[in-house]
Amino acid sequence: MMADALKVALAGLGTVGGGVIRLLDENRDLIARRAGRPIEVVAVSARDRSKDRGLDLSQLAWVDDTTQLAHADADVVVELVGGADGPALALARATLAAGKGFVTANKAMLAHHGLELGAAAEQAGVPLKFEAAVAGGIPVIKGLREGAAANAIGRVTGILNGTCNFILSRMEAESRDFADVLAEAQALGFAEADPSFDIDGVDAAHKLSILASIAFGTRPAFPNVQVSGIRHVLAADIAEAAALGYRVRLVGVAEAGAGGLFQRVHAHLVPADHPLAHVTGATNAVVAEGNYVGRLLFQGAGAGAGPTASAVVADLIDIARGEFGTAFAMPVDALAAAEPADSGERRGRAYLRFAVADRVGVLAEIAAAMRDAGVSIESLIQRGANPGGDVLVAIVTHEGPERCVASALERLRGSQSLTGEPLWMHILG
Ligand SMILES: NC(=O)c1ccc[n+]([C@@H]2O[C@H](COP(=O)([O-])OP(=O)(O)OC[C@H]3O[C@@H](n4cnc5c(N)ncnc54)[C@H](O)[C@@H]3O)[C@@H](O)[C@H]2O)c1
Ligand SMILES: N[C@@H](CCO)C(=O)O
Ligand code: NA
Repeated sequence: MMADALKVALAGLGTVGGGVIRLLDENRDLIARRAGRPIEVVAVSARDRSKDRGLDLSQLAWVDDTTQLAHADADVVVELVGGADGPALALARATLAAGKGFVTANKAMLAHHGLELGAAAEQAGVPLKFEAAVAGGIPVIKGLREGAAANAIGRVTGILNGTCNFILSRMEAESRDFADVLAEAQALGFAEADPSFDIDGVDAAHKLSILASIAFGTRPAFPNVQVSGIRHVLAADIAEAAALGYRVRLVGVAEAGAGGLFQRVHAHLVPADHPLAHVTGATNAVVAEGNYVGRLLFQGAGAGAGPTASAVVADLIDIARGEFGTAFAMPVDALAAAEPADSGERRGRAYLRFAVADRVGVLAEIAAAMRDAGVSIESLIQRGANPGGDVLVAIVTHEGPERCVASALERLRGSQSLTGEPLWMHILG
């Protein structure tokens, strides 16, 4: 005879919440067999009760005050509302305090409050699970936390934001500029409630800080992630990168070293033969380098109703089976406090793009700034006047310390020759 159902209270009935209800309904029998017992949503909460979502909620208890879901007659609460604080955090705290398990896709909340919530879950002896929060449907938390648990991880790199990757791929395929493609990406339901979180790299940084904690056994340290996004990438940059044998991708990099933990989200030039170069559309991918397993590549849908629901329900199945451990792959007390590594001493190659006035001496001025800062130029391309009347100069540097590139850009700050902010993209090594 099958055991009693795992009873679930669900907050948020948007893209992901609706997907969870549909998945649990469609795959009900298979899930019950795999989990050893049925998984049933018994209560829900969202902002607007009367909204038609195409879901049959008639058998479910409706709770107006989302925080009160913590006290519904359920074993586990699933939070799919979003937001680092507000009702999501209040619900997380109330649920764990009530001694119930908590499943969430909310990377913003975990990046800011994951340690507190992890400690609360441990104290209560209940699960806190968040596979959907990082790289959507890809089982990368499970992969690193369980499959790669024996390894010291040296570096994790990943495409962690579907919206940005969709935009960059479209810009690449259709030679369109950023602003043209943005609205299309937003219409697909991947974008965060505040889309600047996607475009400016914040969402990817939330995810990277969670991933780094799992990979390196360190406390999540979102404030230590260096973050920039894709707002200033032009179709022309993508074309120059392609001519040089690279694709432009928003990449998160976390690396453990003697100087501490380095974490960055930044638009990178990725060599065309690197696995991340082949990731297009809203797909995500993570490359992790373990000292025994070698290079692991996780790839799949990083966003969207179906894939994200798949990850949420996988967490519920683990809970139904009684298979759950600590939230961050080790007890919160065992997580180390990683100092942020100084990026100035990191060595690498850079792509620098300048919009300049079309007049005598401009190239010499840029070259002099590079020379004086100790930056060695590998190649330089100048393209004729664009429709705005200025000229684009793209430079690829030889490998060198990042502080030299920063110093070169500082020397050019305020120059009358530049008609816009320079763009600096790192070249993934
Ligand atoms: N959409 C994706 O592809 C995706 C992928 C991974 C993770 N996530 C995360 O999943 C969560 C939900 O995302 P989504 O895309 O489904 O969002 P959504 O905007 O489609 O849905 C949010 C739901 O929460 C409800 N809600 C909003 N504010 C509320 C409040 N103050 N009180 C009660 N209910 C409230 C809304 O009514 C809605 O039902 C977010 O944390 C998001 O970052 C989304
Ligand atoms: N806004 C996120 C959703 C998935 O976390 C993205 O575009 O990747
Ligand atoms: Na995932």
